[in-house]
Amino acid sequence: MQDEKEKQQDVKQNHKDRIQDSWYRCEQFGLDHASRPDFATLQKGILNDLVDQHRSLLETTENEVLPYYENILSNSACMIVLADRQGHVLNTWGQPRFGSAEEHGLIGGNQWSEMGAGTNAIGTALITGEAIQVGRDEHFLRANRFMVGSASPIYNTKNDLVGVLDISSDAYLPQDHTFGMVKLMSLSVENRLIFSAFQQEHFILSFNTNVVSLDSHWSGILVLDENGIIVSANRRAEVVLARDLALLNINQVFDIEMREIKHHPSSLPMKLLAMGRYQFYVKVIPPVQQIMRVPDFRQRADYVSPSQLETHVENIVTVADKVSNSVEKSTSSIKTPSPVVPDNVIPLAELQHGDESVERLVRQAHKIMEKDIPILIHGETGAGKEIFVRSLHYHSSRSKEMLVAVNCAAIPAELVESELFGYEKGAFTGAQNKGSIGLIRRAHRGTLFLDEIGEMPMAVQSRLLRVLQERVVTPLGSTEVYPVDIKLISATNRTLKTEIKEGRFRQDLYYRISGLNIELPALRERKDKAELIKYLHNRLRKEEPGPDLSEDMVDLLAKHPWPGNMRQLAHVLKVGMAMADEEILEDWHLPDDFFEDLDVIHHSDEMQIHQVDNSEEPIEKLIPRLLIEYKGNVSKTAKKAGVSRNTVYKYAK
Ligand SMILES: Nc1ncnc2c1ncn2[C@@H]1O[C@H](COP(=O)(O)OP(=O)(O)OP(=O)(O)O)[C@@H](O)[C@H]1O
Repeated sequence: MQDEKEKQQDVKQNHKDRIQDSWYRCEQFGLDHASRPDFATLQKGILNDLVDQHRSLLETTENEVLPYYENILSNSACMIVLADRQGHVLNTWGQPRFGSAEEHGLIGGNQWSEMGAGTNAIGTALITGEAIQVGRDEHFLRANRFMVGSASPIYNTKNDLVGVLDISSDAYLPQDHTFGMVKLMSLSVENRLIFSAFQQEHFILSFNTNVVSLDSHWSGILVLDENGIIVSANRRAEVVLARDLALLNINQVFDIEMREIKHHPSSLPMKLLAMGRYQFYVKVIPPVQQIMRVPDFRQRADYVSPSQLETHVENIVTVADKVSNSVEKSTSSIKTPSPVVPDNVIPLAELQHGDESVERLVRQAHKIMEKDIPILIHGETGAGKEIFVRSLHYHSSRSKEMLVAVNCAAIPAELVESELFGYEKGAFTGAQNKGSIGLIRRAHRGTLFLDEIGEMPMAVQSRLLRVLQERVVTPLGSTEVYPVDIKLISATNRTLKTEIKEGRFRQDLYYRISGLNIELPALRERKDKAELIKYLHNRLRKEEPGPDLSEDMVDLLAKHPWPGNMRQLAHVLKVGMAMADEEILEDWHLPDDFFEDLDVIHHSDEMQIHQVDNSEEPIEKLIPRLLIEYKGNVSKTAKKAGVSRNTVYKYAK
């Protein structure tokens, strides 16, 4: 009882503070209690345009919402006002008792902003983004103190504030009642907006703790796409579930799969657990479109849409290119169960271009993806470990679920634990008070990729070990356990065995994560280097048109030691292609750092040539002479002297 009283006092105090804040703002705006409101009334034409822009909001309010409230409100001499996000009145309904429109100002085109009209329900709700009731004397301008206003903002499906609903009256209305009603009306408009945007083609779930309230406006609403991804939700859903729901799969929120939802009768509410513990009643509302089954031949597998046609042709060309590749035969043994690979994911078959050892390890990893065996990838930085993992995930049976990639080196040590395992509401100061599900649970039924696992702090290693042994996660500050089903892939560019010897990595964890050990070769060691260079060049050219690659250029690129591996190659190609306006990429288009690395190789050769045979012309003379001979052509000079372009620059006078 005491609690309830305290709560009410808090609410009152909070309300007082908000009114006070608003009065302070009004003073800052230069308003005086005696000022007349300035409604900056819009001209008729502009108001008509505004009404046009807000047609769906107006229609939804007028046709879908007001009828429910008409009976209740018709006796109470109040006015319902819909305003846009700047406070311009779009329309009003009802019979006020207040004098003429000029006197009370609640007419189409008038702007009820705080700046012009002082503290008022519409303007203050818009500034604070929250519902508010403004009593007679709480209005800043005396001129407005004849009425009481209750307003509640309306948010669209993208969570942008789109307008505000207000009930104003000069009569005595039971205040809590009116306030509650306007909040309900705005919720109801928001829900209607969601239904009109998604109802045709999407499954919608409504949920509530109580079965009889399932159809009420305060139920949570989730909109799902074909695969069960949450594409929209009302504000209630996020408040009730206390988490960000955007783009989660429904099975990460409720203990149900999309295919079960698709087959569940809409008239029968289900009892489901949210996040493994909170019980809700859930109702399935199937897409309206399903009822009207009309043939649509575009659904057939052999239909190619005009926009796909182009990529289709490109794919055929890529395949044709590959047929001439002698290793294509063995690569084609990689079956791809999921043909829906996003554009930014490299298909498994394109991860190698003739290097049998890479082909073998791609095949092994692909197979192991379907087994309960963790994968550990070792490779130099930039060798393509993450690209490889993405490709593996999207070609596995887990592709419909999330791939959660965590770079253990990028998260501050003190946050790794909470990021991975999640935390309970208020588990520690500084944490969002909502609590967090954590990355491991986010990867439930999908793939968890722990990059740079060698950087993981020891304390976190012990917790991770427990998760892998027991297959449950316990969030920080919680005693609850949550079962998880994850495919674990880890990667490192350190030698973990050395880390173990030096006491920085747990041996038992090493054995847990290294079911299949993969050594992804550095670019310079790959037998398919030249083909890979051509492939990457082609891929980049698909993003943006660029120059051709000559065989000489491929040779030059293939000679490079590539300490930054694929990442460095992509960078060099991108810079070179941007610099070249000619049709062919030439060496002078390439960035300087490319030649610095090449120099390291050539330098020892140069030293040998010029030191062993003293009779040879010294390099500081040879280069200027050749430059004159080749009329300043750096490439030809470099070629003739057997040195890099950078060396030519160094000795050019
Ligand atoms: N097989 C590939 N085909 C085309 N491009 C690739 C390939 N592998 C890697 N790349 C390019 O190299 C870049 C780096 O790759 P990735 O991030 O996978 O390397 P990494 O080994 O995970 O690096 P790090 O150890 O530094 O995290 C990618 O962004 C991409 O541009």
